Amino acid sequence: MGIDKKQMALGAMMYFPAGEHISSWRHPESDAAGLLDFNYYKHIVQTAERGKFDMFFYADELYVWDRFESGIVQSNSIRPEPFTLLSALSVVTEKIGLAATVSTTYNEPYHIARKLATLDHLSGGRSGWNIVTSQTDEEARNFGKDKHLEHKNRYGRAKEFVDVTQGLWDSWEDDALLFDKQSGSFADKDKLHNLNYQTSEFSVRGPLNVSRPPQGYPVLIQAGASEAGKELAAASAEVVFAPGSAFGPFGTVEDGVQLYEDIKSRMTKYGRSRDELLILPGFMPIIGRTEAEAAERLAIVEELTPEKLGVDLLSHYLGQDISGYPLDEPLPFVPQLEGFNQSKSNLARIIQLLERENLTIRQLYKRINSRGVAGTPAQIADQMEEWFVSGAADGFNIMFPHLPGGLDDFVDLVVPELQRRGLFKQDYTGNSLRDHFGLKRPANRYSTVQTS
Ligand SMILES: Cc1cc2nc3c(=O)[nH]c(=O)nc-3n(C[C@H](O)[C@H](O)[C@H](O)COP(=O)(O)O)c2cc1C
Repeated sequence: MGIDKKQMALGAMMYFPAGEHISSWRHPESDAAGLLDFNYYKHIVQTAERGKFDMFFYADELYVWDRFESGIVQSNSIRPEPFTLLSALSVVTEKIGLAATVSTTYNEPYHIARKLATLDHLSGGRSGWNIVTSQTDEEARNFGKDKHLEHKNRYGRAKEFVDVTQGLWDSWEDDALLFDKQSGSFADKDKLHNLNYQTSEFSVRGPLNVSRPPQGYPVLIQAGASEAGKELAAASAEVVFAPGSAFGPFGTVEDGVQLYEDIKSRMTKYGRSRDELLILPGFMPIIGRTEAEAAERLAIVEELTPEKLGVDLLSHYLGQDISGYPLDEPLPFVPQLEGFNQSKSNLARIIQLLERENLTIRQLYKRINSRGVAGTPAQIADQMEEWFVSGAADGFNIMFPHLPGGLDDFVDLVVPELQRRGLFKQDYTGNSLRDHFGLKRPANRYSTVQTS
């Protein structure tokens, strides 16, 4: 059930429940009061399925953003718990993949292996896991720590976390369960395995008390573009959310090709081939039926964020309060990646932007906040096509300036245009998320040993 390589993969992303933009909830068409109403999410995921999206992706963070003092509590302060939400959504959908972010820093592998395996069973093989290491000290303080784990340590833990989880998913060989009422044999004991994982980071005996997920392993996703993040992606991930349009209308195609090649070329040393990993840059289209309407819609989105919040957002990404500096002058310091312990990918993008353009603080926060690409459906499709055929993307993780309307527009206006060009499928051809992405089902490590 391979994907047609001429067709792109598409994920529908919900970073904040109201949309990608920090102020999405203020958009005239957003349903801000719906954020804790199941029907809100049901409408969104069913719309994505109507548009034949391969996957609905729900991001997650483990804190309320209150470090800076704009005094404005944003809608990102409210986010339902991912497993509960995706399990409920699996009941009202049939085909679309259901993926969420789960932190490897503030969880234990046994819990997560079990929850993801359960979601994979309940959804008929449609689950995916965005492996993140989390980003801030605020998160650490919700889990008995004062400071966020050091960058290299959290990626070391992430790698081991994935190894342990995969080991637990292999606990039961695929044909281990017998359900033989006659003989009283529930399972073949020889096909049930303890993991006995023991390092200074984790001590996990196993086996897992959920049988092997229908997909073998849920689809593994990674989104950090730091050096350590790229290594983790090359070693373990099957989908990478590349920070395509983070901080600037989509970056350049050359940036995209460079990152694509960088990540794929690292795979060889882990014994993996390039087609075992899909790279999906983030892309936030702001769609109008005409160019004028698209420009108007972009202006609405740009106006949603008050100045103080915009500056706070920049402080957040820089990891320090810059509210005291004059807005119409450049930053009085050069941000440094060395020793920075939040998201290195985000900071690297800011540094790159400042090297290319001499932006004032005001211009910089506006650029960070307004990363949508405005256009007609044909113009949006043109950009996606260019990235896709240039080798910068295997597809896209589509972000929406506001929900649910931004998704409705994409499904009604852009999807038909992509289909007309033969760039996107007319319908699902398989049932699991692996089928949709053309990814192989991994063999169970124990079965492989026995059959080889
Ligand atoms: C499309 C996309 C989605 C992301 N989703 C999340 C998320 O849900 N939760 C999170 O903590 N970080 C998320 N991130 C951030 C990264 O996964 C990563 O944790 C962060 O960039 C820090 O890692 P780094 O220092 O390796 O860049 C996302 C990044 C991208 C580009």
